[in-house]
Formats: sequence, C-alpha cells, structure tokens
Amino acid sequence: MVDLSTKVAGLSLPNLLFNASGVCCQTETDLKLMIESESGSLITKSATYEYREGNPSPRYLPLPSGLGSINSMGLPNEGYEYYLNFAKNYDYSSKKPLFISLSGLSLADNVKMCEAFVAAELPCVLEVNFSCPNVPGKPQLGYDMEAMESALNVLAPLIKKPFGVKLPPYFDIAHFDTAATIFNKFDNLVYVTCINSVGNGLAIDFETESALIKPKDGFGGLGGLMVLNTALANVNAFYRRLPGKQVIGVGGVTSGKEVFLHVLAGASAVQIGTTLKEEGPTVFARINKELTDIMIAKGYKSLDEFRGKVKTL
Ligand SMILES: O=C1NC(=O)NC(C(=O)O)N1
Repeated sequence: MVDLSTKVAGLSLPNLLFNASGVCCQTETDLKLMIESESGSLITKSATYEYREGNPSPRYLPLPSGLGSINSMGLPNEGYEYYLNFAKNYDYSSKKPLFISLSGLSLADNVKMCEAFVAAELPCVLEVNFSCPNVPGKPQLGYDMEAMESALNVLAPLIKKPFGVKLPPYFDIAHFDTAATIFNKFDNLVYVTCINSVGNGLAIDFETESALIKPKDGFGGLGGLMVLNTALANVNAFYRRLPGKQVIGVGGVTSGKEVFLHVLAGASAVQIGTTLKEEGPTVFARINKELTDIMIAKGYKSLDEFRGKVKTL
C-alpha cells in the first residue's frame, strides 16, 4: 500500500495535494468544493483588508498552446473578514488542515489582518503572499529583499505560530542565497510555497494580433506546464537552503508525473493551479491515483523515501 500523507507546519495532510491559492478558493462555494474533493488540504484566495473586485476581464485564459495559462486577476477577493469568518466556522476535526493566504496591499494591512487572525486563536495556518504580480502599481515584495526582511521582522513575531510565505520565482542563484538567508532568521517561518506565477508575461493572439487579456496591456502571470522547470528549480533551491523547513511546490502540475518530480525536488506538499482551474476538483482523485501508480512502479511506499532525492550528475 502506498502512503501519500505528509506534514506541513506541523500539521498532517492525508495526501500531499491541494489547490494553488487563487484557484477554487475565493468563495465559500469554491471552498466547499475543495473540502468535498480528494485534496489533502485547502488554501483560501489571498485576502486583502477590503473586498476587491480585481482587474477587468478577460483576466484569465488558458493559452492556445495548451502549455499553460495567463492571469491578471488583480487580487479579487471577499476581504479578509470573510476568510476569518470561514476559518472560525471551519471543521478542524476534518482530516484537511486549512491554510489562509493574506496579501495586504501594505505592511499596515498585513499587520491588521495578522492581528485579527492571531486574536481569533484558530488552528489554521497563515501564509503571507509576497508575490502577486498583478496589482497595477504594486511591485512584488518578494523581489525587494530588504522590504521582505523588514516585513518579516514585523510579521513573524506578530504571528508567533508557524506560518509560511508565498514566493515569486527567482532566476538567479544569488537571489536564492539572499532570500534563504532572510528566511532562516525566522524560526516560525516554517515553510515556503514556490512558485507564484511567472510575472508579467504577454500572450498575443496570432489571428487578431491582440493581447489575450485586458489588464495591464495584456501583461499577466504565467502558469501551467510551461513553468514546471522554473518551479522545480525554486523548490529544490529552497529545499537545499532551508534545513528544517518545508517547501510546498506549485507550478506545472498536469499529472502524477509532475507531482513526483516536485517531491524529488524536495516538496512536502504540491499545489495545483491551472490544471485545477481547467479540469475542476476531480483532478485531485486523478492525480493521487497517477502518483500512486508511479510509486508502485518505482517501488516507493511513502513520500519520505524519495523527497529531495533528485540525483545530480
Ligand atoms: O498572487 C497572485 N498570483 C497570481 O498569479 N494572480 C493572483 C491575482 O492576480 O490575484 N495573485
């Protein structure tokens, strides 16, 4: 029998799969679908302090190439109190831990939201999103190392409990080194989620000669199979550099094969974005089965047996 269970932030997940924040998680209806699915956990849409409509549509599209998606949602969400209420009413006796994503438009907003969640003393895990690329005029904190460290100097002590951060993709070894040095300063920063979308891509339609999405002249975050190898690199880079912490891998998962590769790279859990958006929550049952079959074929009984064991030449 194959065991797909795992642990993140000290919590047990019955299996390693869940949604990428932003997909199937903005409303209670969405989140109920996640609860009823074969996922091992669920995470809410990144919350801002106030309700946000987000950017004008079309703002998400699967790419004609079939290799991924582009999105410039602009943090549409119900406002943090909606997710705080959801977290207060969540059934923590269920097998699925609850993760809450926070993406304040300012440090002050992140402080206010974290204070409210800490005061509520709930078993959910907070994840601070440093990497939304789609709010016009808002650079990603994850690409400003000093600002990210300053924010963590405020938020980590405030949150007290184990928490995580959602990171943009990095493309330079020096950036992996600098970012990891920062994260290793915070004992209760117990995991990182890599990667958020590859920011500010541009999809152009050959026939119409037009950008595919409306916001930001068509610039949006890239996801799906095309970002798999960048995602694996970020997962492995931080797996190597953050001893004692976990990495949640996200990016490029279309089947059990990419989940297997994420775990080989070092992932403790794996999220699904574009493929969940396109296929729906039945994707978790399909991919758990595919991963099980791969592990049986390769003779692995648990994820621990091969996590982080990617070979080098
Ligand atoms: O962090 C985010 N990453 C994305 O790719 N898109 C969403 C968004 O635009 O709301 N946020």
